[in-house]
Order: sequence, then C-alpha cells, then structure tokens
Amino acid sequence: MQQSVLSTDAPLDLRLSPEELETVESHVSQFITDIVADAGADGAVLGLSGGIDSTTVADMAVNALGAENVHGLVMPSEVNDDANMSDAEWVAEELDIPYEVIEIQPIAESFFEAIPEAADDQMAVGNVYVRTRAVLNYFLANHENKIVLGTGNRSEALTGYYTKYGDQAVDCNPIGNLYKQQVRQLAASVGIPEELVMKTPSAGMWVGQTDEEELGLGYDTVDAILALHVDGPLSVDATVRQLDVTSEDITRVVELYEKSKHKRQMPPAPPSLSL
Ligand SMILES: Nc1ncnc2c1ncn2[C@@H]1O[C@H](COP(=O)(O)OP(=O)(O)OC[C@H]2O[C@@H]([n+]3cccc(C(=O)O)c3)[C@H](O)[C@@H]2O)[C@@H](O)[C@H]1O
Ligand SMILES: Nc1ncnc2c1ncn2[C@@H]1O[C@H](COP(=O)(O)OP(=O)(O)OP(=O)(O)O)[C@@H](O)[C@H]1O
Ligand SMILES: [Mg+2]
Repeated sequence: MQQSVLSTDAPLDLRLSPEELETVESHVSQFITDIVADAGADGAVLGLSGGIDSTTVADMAVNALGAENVHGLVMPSEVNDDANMSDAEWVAEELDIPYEVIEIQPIAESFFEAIPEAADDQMAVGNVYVRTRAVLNYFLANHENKIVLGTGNRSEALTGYYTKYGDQAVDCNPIGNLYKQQVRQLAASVGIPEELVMKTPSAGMWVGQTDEEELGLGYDTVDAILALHVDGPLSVDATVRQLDVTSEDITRVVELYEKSKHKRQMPPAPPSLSL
C-alpha cells in the first residue's frame, strides 16, 4: 500500500491508500448528488455537531450539491459542550452553507414535563434530545423540499450505537460503509483540520459522554473486530491471534451487534396469513 493519510497504531490497519480515498470521496459525493436528484429534491439538510461524522458529510454534500443547497442545523441542548457547538458553527461558516442555531432545551423540556417520571432517566432523556433534532431536520426538509442526510458510519451501524428513530431517522447515510477510522482518514484527506479529525467522539447526550467509554472499547479495536469477525470470516480464536484483543473484547462487540439487530430491520409484523 502507498503512504496513507493518518498514521495508525490500530490493531488492524484499515487505512485506504490516497488513490482509494479519492475514489471513495467521489463515490460518496456522487451518491449524494444522485439521491437528491432521484428524490427531485432541492438540496439537503443535516445536523452539525462539530463532530467528525457530520463535518465530513457536510463537506461531501457541499462538493455534491454546492454550498447554497446544503442547509445546516446546529442544535444545542443544555448538556452540549460549548466548544463543540462553536466548532459546528465554524464548519458551517468555513463551508459557507446557510445554517441556523436552534436551542432545543425548551422543546425537550416540554417532553420532560409530559412524562415527569422519565425526566431523570439519563438515557431516555438523552434520546429525547437526539429525536428532537430529527423532528427539526424533517420540519426543515419538508418545508424546503430537501432530503435529510445521515452521518452514520459502519462502526455505529453494526454496534447499534445510535438512537432508533433519532440520529438514524434520515434519508441516507453517505459514509455508512466506512468504519470510524476510515471516516477520520477521509476527513483528513479532504483537509478537515486535525483537531476535528482527532476529536474524542461523543453523542453529546449527557455531560461528559464519550462513545468509547460507553462502548467499552476504542473505535480502532471495535473496527478491527468488526472487520475480521463480524463482517469478516475469522473465528474468535483466529481474531484473538490476529489482534491484540481478548476473547471478552470480541464477545462485547458481538453482543452489541446481536442486541441491535432490531435497529437494522424494518419493524416486523407477524407473517401474512393466507385467509
Ligand atoms: N429486540 C427488539 N426488537 C424491537 N425493538 C426493540 C428491541 N429491543 C429494544 N427495542 C426498542 O429499542 C429501544 C432502545 O433503542 P434506543 O431507543 O435507540 O435506545 P438505546 O439503544 O438504549 O440507546 C441509544 C444508544 O445509542 C447511543 N447513541 C445515540 C445517539 C447518538 C449516538 C452517537 O454516536 O452520536 C449514540 C447512546 O449513547 C446509547 O448507547 C427500546 O426502548 C425499544 O423500544
Ligand atoms: N448538537 C447537535 N446539533 C446538531 N446536530 C447534532 C448535534 N448533536 C448530534 N447531531 C447530529 O447527530 C449526528 C450523530 O452524532 P455523532 O456523535 O454520531 O456524530 P458526530 O458528532 O458528527 O461525530 P462523532 O461521532 O465523532 O462525535 C451528528 O453527526 C449530527 O448530524
Ligand atoms: Mg458527536
């Protein structure tokens, strides 16, 4: 492989070569162009969090559609880190896209007042913030005849690390085939600043939340186990031999994958009866 963007000490080197990255970049941009054209839409809406997934998708969308056709929403709640929200605004300014900042705390509070006994359940409350953003994305998309761009990557999809009908209530996932470390690599290759590329991933659902703490493993390790064992054909023992991981690490990832199957399917109904 030729020299790649971003060095790695990941247990498995999933880096793409510069030529492959160029191919991925045009493939993702073309995907966005096509999906908007097929929908007969006038552009796209996406939430901007200051994180690397939304920053990368925003960059690809501007390539695909032109800055004036990408509408960003920065939607802080009281638990969001101010620095992330300023990064989100910086991204919109830098890409020169139209954007609004919408404080979602008052909207979320009306949900908490409606079911007060759930209002101190950290996960349920965090999911309300995430789903509130989805409603706003669609409110704007309906009004402007735009589609909603998702920012989900393959690592999140396979571990179920997202809110059902929340951040995955979207019309498409342009970076959905890329593992997290490949998203970072793509981001670096298109010139997104290193502070954003290497920022600690967070869902921003409660103060201090980080993806890797909640997942129980770093993304490089999750990615490697997914690539070899969940997506790939290696057995548990063979995966342990290939990577610097334990069989418990693999069990954790497989458990996340199995438990989240329902998030990757249409809501099931009983089999049809032939009456
Ligand atoms: N077997 C099954 N068949 C059908 N439905 C099933 C089900 N098991 C649960 N459910 C349903 O799913 C619900 C639980 O799923 P859900 O509501 O998504 O909630 P849940 O998976 O419990 O929590 C969301 C997870 O995603 C993470 N997240 C969320 C948003 C963004 C990001 C990020 O990286 O930015 C990460 C968050 O930190 C948390 O770990 C249950 O309340 C139930 O309604
Ligand atoms: N405060 C926010 N304002 C607007 N959109 C948000 C906000 N928080 C999350 N989102 C949306 O939800 C998506 C999912 O969040 P997620 O944390 O997985 O991605 P990210 O923040 O872009 O990157 P990272 O995973 O590295 O933090 C974001 O990409 C963004 O589109
Ligand atoms: Mg984030």
